[in-house]
Order: sequence, then structure tokens, then C-alpha cells
Amino acid sequence: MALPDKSFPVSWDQFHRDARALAWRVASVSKEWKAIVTITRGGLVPAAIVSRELEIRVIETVCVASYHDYDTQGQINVLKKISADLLTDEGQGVLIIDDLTDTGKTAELVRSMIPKAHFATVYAKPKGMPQVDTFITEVSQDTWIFFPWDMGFTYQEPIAGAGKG
Ligand SMILES: O=P(O)(O)OC[C@H]1O[C@H](OP(=O)(O)OP(=O)(O)O)[C@H](O)[C@@H]1O
Repeated sequence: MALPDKSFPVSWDQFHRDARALAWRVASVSKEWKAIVTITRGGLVPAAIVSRELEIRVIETVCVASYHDYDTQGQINVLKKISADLLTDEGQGVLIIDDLTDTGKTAELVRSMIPKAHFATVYAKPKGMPQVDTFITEVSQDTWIFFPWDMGFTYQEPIAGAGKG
């Protein structure tokens, strides 16, 4: 898979801080969220943090699998839909959580399922921004975000030696 030149590595500490900031932000929108719907898999970690902060105990998943390069979004398959219980009143009072909106295609699809829910992501790229109600940090479209759950400690070549045999 081709990766963009710019990278934005996020540590666990940074992610926790940003997800907590998202909790503060959505708490200012409403004090009475009925439930969280989290988009798997990237939404699971921020949903855990937001649910803890706001004491939301009803947590639902919408499970999607998509195949995409860094700047394009391919086909999205819905593996599990949202429970009918949460679709009454078109999802009014429900909070949707994801880690990132990138092209906005995932958000557009989930919004079509539950149109009155409030859509919140930790990070947002410009193409996806119109699809979300709340986000914390903007990241440029040509940047790849490295989330902490995808990372491991590896040796880093010294900058001076980069590219030498
Ligand atoms: O705005 P979009 O271009 O639709 O992209 C955003 C989606 O991409 C990521 O999920 P990913 O497809 O990497 O799946 P995963 O969370 O299961 O790893 C992220 O968690 C969003 O759900």
C-alpha cells in the first residue's frame, strides 16, 4: 500500500488526551446521550474513553470493513448493522464515535443509517469534515495517522545515516 510522505504518529498518551478532549466537547453539546454507537474497529478505543468520561453505559457497534489506500476509499461492507432499539426517532440523542474521518465515506454511510445522531471523531481530514458534527484535531489530507494500537517499538536509523547502505 502506498503511504503519503507526511506522517502523524500518535502515542497512547496523546490519544487518551485527545479522546478525553472529545468527551469534554460532546458533553457541552448534550448531558443526556442515550447511547454510543461506535464504528469498528477504530472507534472502539475512543468510545471506551468517552463512555467512561460521560458515564454512558449503552454501547453499540456498527461493524464495517473497507478497503482503501491513503487517499481513496474503496468499497465498504457492512458486517453488522445498528440495533433497531437505537433507530427510533432516527437516532436522536445517540452519539456516534470513530477515531477518524478521512474521505468521509464511512461517516456518510453510517449517517444514512441513523441520520439524527451526533457524529464525533477524534481526528478529521478536510474531505471528511462536512460529514462530522464534532472533532478535535484537523489533519491534512496527505498525512497518514499512525494510531498507537498499530505501532510497536522498532529501531530507528539515525537521521544522518538514512539512505546509506
Ligand atoms: O472517512 P473514510 O475514508 O471512510 O475513512 C475513515 C474510516 O477509516 C478507518 O477505518 P478502517 O477502514 O481503517 O478500518 P478499521 O477501523 O477496522 O481499521 C477509520 O476508523 C474510519 O472508520
